[in-house]
Amino acid sequence: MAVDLPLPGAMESLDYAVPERLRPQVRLGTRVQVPVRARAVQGWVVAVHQGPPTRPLREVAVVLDSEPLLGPEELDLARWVAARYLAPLGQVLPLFLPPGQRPDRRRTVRERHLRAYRLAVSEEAARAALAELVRAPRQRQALEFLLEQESGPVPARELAARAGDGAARGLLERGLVEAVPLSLERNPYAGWRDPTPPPRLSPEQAQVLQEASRRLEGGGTILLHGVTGSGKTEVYLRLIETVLARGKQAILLVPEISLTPQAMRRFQGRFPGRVAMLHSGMSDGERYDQWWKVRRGEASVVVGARSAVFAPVRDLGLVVVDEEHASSYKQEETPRYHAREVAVERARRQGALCVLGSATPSLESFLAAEEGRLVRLQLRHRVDGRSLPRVRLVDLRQELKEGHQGLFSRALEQALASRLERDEQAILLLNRRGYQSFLLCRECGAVVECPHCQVTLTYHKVGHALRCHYCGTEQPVPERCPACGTGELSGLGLGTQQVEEELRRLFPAARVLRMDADTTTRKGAHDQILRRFEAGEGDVLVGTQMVAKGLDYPGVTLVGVIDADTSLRLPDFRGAELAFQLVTQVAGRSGRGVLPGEVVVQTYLPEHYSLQAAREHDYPSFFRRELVYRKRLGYPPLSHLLRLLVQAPAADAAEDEAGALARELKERRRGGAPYRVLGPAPAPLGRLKDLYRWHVLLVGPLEALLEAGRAVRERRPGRSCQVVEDMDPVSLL
Ligand SMILES: Nc1ncnc2c1ncn2[C@@H]1O[C@H](COP(=O)(O)OP(=O)(O)OP(=O)(O)O)[C@@H](O)[C@H]1O
Ligand SMILES: [Zn+2]
Ligand SMILES: [Zn+2]
Repeated sequence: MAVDLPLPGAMESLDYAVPERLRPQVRLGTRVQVPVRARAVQGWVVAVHQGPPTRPLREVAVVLDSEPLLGPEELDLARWVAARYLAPLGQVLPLFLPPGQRPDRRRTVRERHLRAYRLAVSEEAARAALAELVRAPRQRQALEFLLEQESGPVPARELAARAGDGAARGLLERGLVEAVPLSLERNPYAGWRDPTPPPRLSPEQAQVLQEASRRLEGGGTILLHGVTGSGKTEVYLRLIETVLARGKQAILLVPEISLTPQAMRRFQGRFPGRVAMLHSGMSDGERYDQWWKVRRGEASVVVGARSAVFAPVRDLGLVVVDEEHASSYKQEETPRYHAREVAVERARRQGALCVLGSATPSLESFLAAEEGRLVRLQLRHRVDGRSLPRVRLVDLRQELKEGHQGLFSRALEQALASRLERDEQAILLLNRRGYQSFLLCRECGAVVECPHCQVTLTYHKVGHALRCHYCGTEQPVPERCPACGTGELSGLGLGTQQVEEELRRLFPAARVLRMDADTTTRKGAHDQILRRFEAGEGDVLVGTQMVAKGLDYPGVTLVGVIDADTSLRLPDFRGAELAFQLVTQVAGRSGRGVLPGEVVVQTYLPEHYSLQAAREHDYPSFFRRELVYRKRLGYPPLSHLLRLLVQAPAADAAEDEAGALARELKERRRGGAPYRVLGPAPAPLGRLKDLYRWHVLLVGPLEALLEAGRAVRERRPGRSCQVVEDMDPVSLL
């Protein structure tokens, strides 16, 4: 039995005896209440053994479900997730349940029901009965109305409004109608349709579709590598159609931020009434209704963010992971699963096809394709013969040298001016990750790096020092840039607000829309800004990473990247990958209509291979360069990485604990375990929510890391310390 409480020793399942009277009700997947020490706790039945217990056991107190919500397949996948991500099973199981049913809470969400009536007899019998109702005109009226409603039950309220309160009761007594509960679906997108008919496939799309369809029977994994605007989504939609035609169901995962109103209209329009949506922008009640719609088999397509990979689909034929490289597929709290990996595993177990789609595949997926572990299909061209936008890298060092210190380079300013003149739209992206935490040479653009880890050193105001957040190396801030020997080092930091102000100063007539964490706090604000932009109510959209993905606005002919190198300076070995993805994806928003697009990328590092490759739209060359670097340091995707994050309310407690942990792990390594230990080091976010954070990183093969992780779990951490295990983290902050 799995119990969802972080009790020491309760990480795995606990055993209980089943009293005689509960025996028929205790089944796999039902929830029960059991005593744990002095408390009553909820848990799931994950295994049932026959025969008398071999040792004295406490008894199950109450069985909470009449029907198990989890089947054996779900339990098996949950076990896999728990093992792969070092999470307690009790915290994995809730992922498979509708929201509001977490075991530690009472059922907080309920289905909403209306009382409703429908015919209890055949249509013919009902018509015949009409004749008998001459003396009961109200009842006759009500019955006629019900006969008109071929689609089913009518809410009692509506019937009463038409035929008076007593009519339904009369019909009920005659046995002509029956009362049914009508579940009210809370679906915020119910009325949304995109009426545009499906386009004719391009020859490339048709070929990819054919290849993929052929694999629907046998299952397996496909990487669909298609440039931006190549019509990947259309391929997914056609594949889903095929799956539905065969009586099976499909799941389509999209990153949270690309669940735009535009995308949702497109899906609802293609499969009217058959789509269930699941994402975090919906209320618990809305998600609850959508979950049950899937579970009852009323929806055969699930579109959702990360957690939709666990949707209660019975006969899975296809799982699509769109923008499979997106880091939002990784959950950043326990259980720290990666939805792309779960999708591949779930499809494998259910014999379904899994399609991973992206213009900028993760190194993990691309390597798997290179090694033949999955099938790669390609879309090399944009639809309708449109060309990829021309990308220009503007060297900000040169701009500075020539006396231009503004936010916008001359090239960007001119490009903006010409768009405004021609009434075309522009998007400006400001990447704020890693904001102001590094020091940059204003002359050569270099950033100070750790000599051991090849990651950017982070600047700490306190102590005016530079620190490596992987290995812990610390050094004073140099007087001059160590790379060129002359440049001054300074922190660089900007906000979207400043970009907006600068735009207004340079182009007072321009209509500017801004989208960032500040302007999108209200529910629906994100959609609203995009809709206004789509409707042409803005000339320039200024935003953070939020504007980089998935948007499809034909009016946009210019994309400007204010600071392409922010990711390159992150204290993260994935920095170059992030920079390549960001520039390629945001560039992909330009020139999607009939007018050709242009992209201006401002950078201090124009010679960096990730930016060079993005300019040439050349993923393979980026991949080859990046892999060499990953190989040299043994980083993923060539190995795995386990992060052990130690948190404690006192700084020295966290540091000491991380030290002890690293020592033990190094000791194990001497005993033959094949991994490297990096650290201990303070985490880049050294203090969060009043907790001090240190981490130790292990790099090596998956099995060895899992074994080390399990050993860490057995270990009793120091007083008031907590150790969080994160397998293959996407962020090391
Ligand atoms: N065969 C086609 N003929 C004409 N238009 C098409 C065709 N297929 C797709 N489109 C349209 O082209 C646009 C881009 O398609 P889509 O959004 O599927 O591209 P994508 O590959 O997912 O792009 P991205 O990776 O940039 O999000 C959409 O507006 C879509 O409706
Ligand atoms: Zn320099
Ligand atoms: Zn280091």
